[in-house]
Amino acid sequence: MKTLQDIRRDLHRIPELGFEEVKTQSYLLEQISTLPQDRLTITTWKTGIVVKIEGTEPTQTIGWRTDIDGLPITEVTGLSFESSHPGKMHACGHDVHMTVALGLLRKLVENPIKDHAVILFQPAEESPGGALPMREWLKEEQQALVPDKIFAFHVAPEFPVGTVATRPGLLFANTSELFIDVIGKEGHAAFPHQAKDMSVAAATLLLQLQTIVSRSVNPMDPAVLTIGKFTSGTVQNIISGHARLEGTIRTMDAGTMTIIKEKIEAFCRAAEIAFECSVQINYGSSYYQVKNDEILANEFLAFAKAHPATNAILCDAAMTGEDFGYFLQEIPGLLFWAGVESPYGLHHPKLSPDEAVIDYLVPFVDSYFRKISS
Ligand SMILES: CC(=O)N[C@@H](CCC[C@H](N)C(=O)O)C(=O)O
Repeated sequence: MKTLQDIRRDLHRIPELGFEEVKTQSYLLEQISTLPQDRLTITTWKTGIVVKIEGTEPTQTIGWRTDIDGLPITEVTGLSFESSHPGKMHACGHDVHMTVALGLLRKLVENPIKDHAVILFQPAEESPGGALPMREWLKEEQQALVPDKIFAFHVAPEFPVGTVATRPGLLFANTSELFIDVIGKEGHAAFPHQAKDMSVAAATLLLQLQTIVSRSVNPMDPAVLTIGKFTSGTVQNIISGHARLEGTIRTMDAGTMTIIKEKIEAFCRAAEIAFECSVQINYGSSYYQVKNDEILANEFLAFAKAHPATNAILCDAAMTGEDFGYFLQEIPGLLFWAGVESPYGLHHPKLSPDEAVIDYLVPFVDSYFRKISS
């Protein structure tokens, strides 16, 4: 049987984007097949997997969810096991998340708990979002696999291994992707009056969008609008006829998302008039906020405080998004951060989580499952 470190490294080599996790799914299935199968039910959904471990005296089903997708980032860690998929990287720690889930599965198979457990290997957390359709599929077609409580963690580069952090209630923001195409008229660089320059239109629009949070949102209400990508034109001496802005909107209050979208639309209509162009907005996918169950989160923090070699922190909410929020919308549970100390943050091409988190977290989660299993 492979070590968990080897598994993490194998998974790190094969990052795949949302709903394309074909190699990842077959690697996970292979690992799951090496375990004794008598208590297991294995079900696949798209590129995801759900494994049920039958409990010894069940009164409920306890769920653990891991995401399985990577990001469209070129890795520059220089690690011996770096990504073998050009332009793709596990830069959000999902390779570590999957390995901890497999480690927990091994523990639950070796020594079953009283309750049933389900481990959800969920595709497409980064985009376009696998949690909502997976939740709906479970409800409609796999009632026996729907957990009564559900838990997940996310790697946290800012904390050392042994730190776990969470909070009761709101933990992560509501999100919406944002894609804006600005379409004008290409032309010769020397004749700007005959063209409709979309570099200038989109640059102006980008700066105007950056006034929305500061001027239209209550300063006591956290919100973020980030444009992460700006593309325009074809070559240095041709006026660009097409520019594209790609970004994301984050709000703690769902109503604030509506205010921001209305202002985006107003600025886009204004750009159409001022720059004589057409502006098309596409909001891509949106995620529901991550709201932890108050009682479970307090109990979890008390459990963590008493756990050996653990620094339990009551942390602040963050403007991160996580489609795990869709599970928590209907099932009580929580998400927590687990330290993986790295000088580089999430989504950075040099992110290299400390693998020691795996050997720390697997027994930690296993003993938490035993504690909450009736
Ligand atoms: C934990 C984390 O980093 N999650 C992502 C989720 C992205 C959601 C969506 N693609 C968006 O960009 O709005 C994050 O960026 O927070």
